[in-house]
Amino acid sequence: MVLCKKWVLAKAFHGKVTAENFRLEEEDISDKLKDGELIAEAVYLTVDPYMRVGSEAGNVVGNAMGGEQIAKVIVSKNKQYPVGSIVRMRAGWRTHTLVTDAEKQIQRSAEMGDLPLSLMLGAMGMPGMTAYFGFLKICEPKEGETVVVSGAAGAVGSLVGQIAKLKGCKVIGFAGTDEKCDWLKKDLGFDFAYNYKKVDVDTALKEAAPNASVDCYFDNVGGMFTVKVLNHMKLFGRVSICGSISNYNDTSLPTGPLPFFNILKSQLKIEGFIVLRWYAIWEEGEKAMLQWIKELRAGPDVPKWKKITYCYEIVFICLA
Ligand SMILES: NC(=O)C1=CN([C@@H]2O[C@H](COP(=O)(O)OP(=O)(O)OC[C@H]3O[C@@H](n4cnc5c(N)ncnc54)[C@H](OP(=O)(O)O)[C@@H]3O)[C@@H](O)[C@H]2O)C=CC1
Ligand SMILES: CCCCCC(=O)/C=C/[C@H]1[C@H](O)CC(=O)[C@@H]1CCCCCCC(=O)O
Repeated sequence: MVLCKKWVLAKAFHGKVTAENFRLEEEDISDKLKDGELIAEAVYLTVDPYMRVGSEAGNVVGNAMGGEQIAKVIVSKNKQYPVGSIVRMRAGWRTHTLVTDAEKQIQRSAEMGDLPLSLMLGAMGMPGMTAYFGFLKICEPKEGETVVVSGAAGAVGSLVGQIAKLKGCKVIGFAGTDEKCDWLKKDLGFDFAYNYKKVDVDTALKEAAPNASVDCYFDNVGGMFTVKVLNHMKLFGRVSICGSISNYNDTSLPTGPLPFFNILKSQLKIEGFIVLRWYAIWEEGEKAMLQWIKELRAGPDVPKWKKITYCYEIVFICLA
């Protein structure tokens, strides 16, 4: 037997998430495997904002919380994945997983070489692909353009800002602490970074993008913040709606000023997306991301603003 600890959704989310929403359970997994089966032990697993949404994101009361994890094979009757292999799968918040259908349960992942494995859940995983495809395919940034990123110090936003710099854009980020803003400017090369808890977005954008000169807005937060950013968009601006984190804890749908006239007048293109839309071409994003990470590793000769920081590792918890 292998003992698996798993975090189960005990109570549906309503308002702020508390410890009462979760329950730690134990489960015995038989290690008497059939041919083709294996058991993998979690190394890293993710806690992502979308999980808060609950059942629409696949989290059902009574089941283990879902999500991706990186795991090491500890028992195997599968020649393709011998003991010691590292796999990425959507196994959720559990320490051990019995894989009965490896082809279905194990996700393809890029060759990581000696890079930190946690990157498979960060820059080289779902958040990285969200930044790459959600920004480049929807905003189609051009050199010299002005890009605004909300949730800029998060897993997705911090990568979007760096990609925008690589494309030769002026980048303005918004984050929730002065420390995060310093990191965005000093380490990641953002041109401007504002603490949205201290500085009003209108005041910030009048300074950093005067006369409504924002070409692209990558939105992670939604709500009134986003309605205000729309007032600063240039004619034919592009807006990528990635997340709406300011509303995930709301118990009713938000109401507020309707921005449609402004969208019409500035002829904006606004598009929401779920990154899985591009799953079939993730290899393109992984290749680009890997190249940028290698350039970062190339050392100090590469200008700072041309690097993708790979030190940022998505928040993970270890149940073991
Ligand atoms: N469309 C898609 O396919 C995908 C969408 N997403 C979305 O992208 C967004 C970012 O995800 P990710 O980078 O992984 O998240 P992270 O957990 O890394 O960062 C989220 C950050 O959002 C900020 N935040 C929280 N509440 C608010 C608020 N009320 N107003 C403004 N900022 C807030 C916090 O930073 P701070 O201190 O700055 O407030 C927090 O650290 C989320 O909305 C997520 O749902 C993610 C992946 C795929
Ligand atoms: C429904 C809220 C989505 C919030 C945005 C977000 O964070 C999306 C994250 C996706 C991530 O790429 C991997 C996923 O599985 C997340 C999507 C989960 C919900 C999709 C629901 C779409 C539907 O109802 O058809």
